[in-house]
Amino acid sequence: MNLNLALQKKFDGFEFDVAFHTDSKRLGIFGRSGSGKSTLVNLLAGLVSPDSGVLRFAERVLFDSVRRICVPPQKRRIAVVFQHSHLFPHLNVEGNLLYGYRRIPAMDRTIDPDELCRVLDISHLLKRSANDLSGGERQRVALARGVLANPHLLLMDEPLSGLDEKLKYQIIPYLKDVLERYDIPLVYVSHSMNEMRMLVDEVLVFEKGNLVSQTSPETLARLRMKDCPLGYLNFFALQEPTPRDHLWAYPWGDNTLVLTHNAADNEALFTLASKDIVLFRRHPESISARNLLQGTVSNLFDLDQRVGIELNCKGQRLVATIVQPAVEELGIAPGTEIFASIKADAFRRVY
Ligand SMILES: Nc1ncnc2c1ncn2[C@@H]1O[C@H](COP(=O)(O)OP(=O)(O)OP(=O)(O)O)[C@@H](O)[C@H]1O
Repeated sequence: MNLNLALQKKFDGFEFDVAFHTDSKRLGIFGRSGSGKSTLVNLLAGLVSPDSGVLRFAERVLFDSVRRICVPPQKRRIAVVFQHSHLFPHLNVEGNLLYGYRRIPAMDRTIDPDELCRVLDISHLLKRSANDLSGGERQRVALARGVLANPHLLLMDEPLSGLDEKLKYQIIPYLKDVLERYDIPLVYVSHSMNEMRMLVDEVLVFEKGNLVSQTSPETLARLRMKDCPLGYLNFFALQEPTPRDHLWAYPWGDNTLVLTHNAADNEALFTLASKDIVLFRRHPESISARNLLQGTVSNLFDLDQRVGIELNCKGQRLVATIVQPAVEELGIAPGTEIFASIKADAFRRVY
């Protein structure tokens, strides 16, 4: 997205001082409460004025304290979707969508509202009052409203955190479709590691108003495995299952995974906790688990009392966690051939 930022802003008791450059199409902002994530969003959107610094997006200077440049929010072509989207309560969904759309210059109205509504699956809601929407529908309408303005950048500040798990993950595929179809770069603020891994290709980690790390979501997930009781979550995007002994077999690269879930409709995303994988040094004779994958250990990483074991299963990556004594007993080291057993019901469908 070619974003260059070096900005300072002081509030009473809080100092924001951040500098970075990114070319990522989808950038995540991660950090504890009060670390400055929303401040960054507000500075990017022009809703808060920096005390000093420079902000350049796609070669365009949006702010430069020395040159006294400060492009107002409405001229930045940056859309924001917040956690609590304020739709106009007196208008129906269509009225909400078209309110902003009609106010942008005709030459910028390049996104077809009907097509967008189909992508976001809100066409059937157009005549519905904005007050009669579920949380997930409301956020999809808010997203559509932002996208209809044909923004050069979409900012999303905790857009899913008010929703229950099911709704939350229902929205993610829609969001991904929209970003890809209309080629819109994204800055995405969230506390959720899973959302980061599903949505962004680079993450900035904030602490007390400062940038402390600029890394990939995968690296961040590994660093934070220690704090997570489930360990690391393996993600599997699977489709086209075939029935097998009352279960469902999915291709996973050159491997096959057998699951209890039938996701015949579309590509589905499943997670598997690293602690739910059992490792064997030799081929076990008979086991109840429906999956036995053969792999080679590519990496080991320390997690206090546990060890993360990264396996290469015919080109696919799988991370298991076991305790240190098991590593020694099994003689696990990089290059060790290993068998990983997984129960068919250990996979959880995300969407
Ligand atoms: N307009 C403001 N006036 C005074 N202080 C502010 C203002 N905006 C933010 N702050 C302070 O700046 C700090 C960072 O706030 P910010 O909202 O950016 O954090 P955050 O990382 O988004 O937190 P959360 O995850 O809880 O939303 C907080 O201490 C907040 O109280």
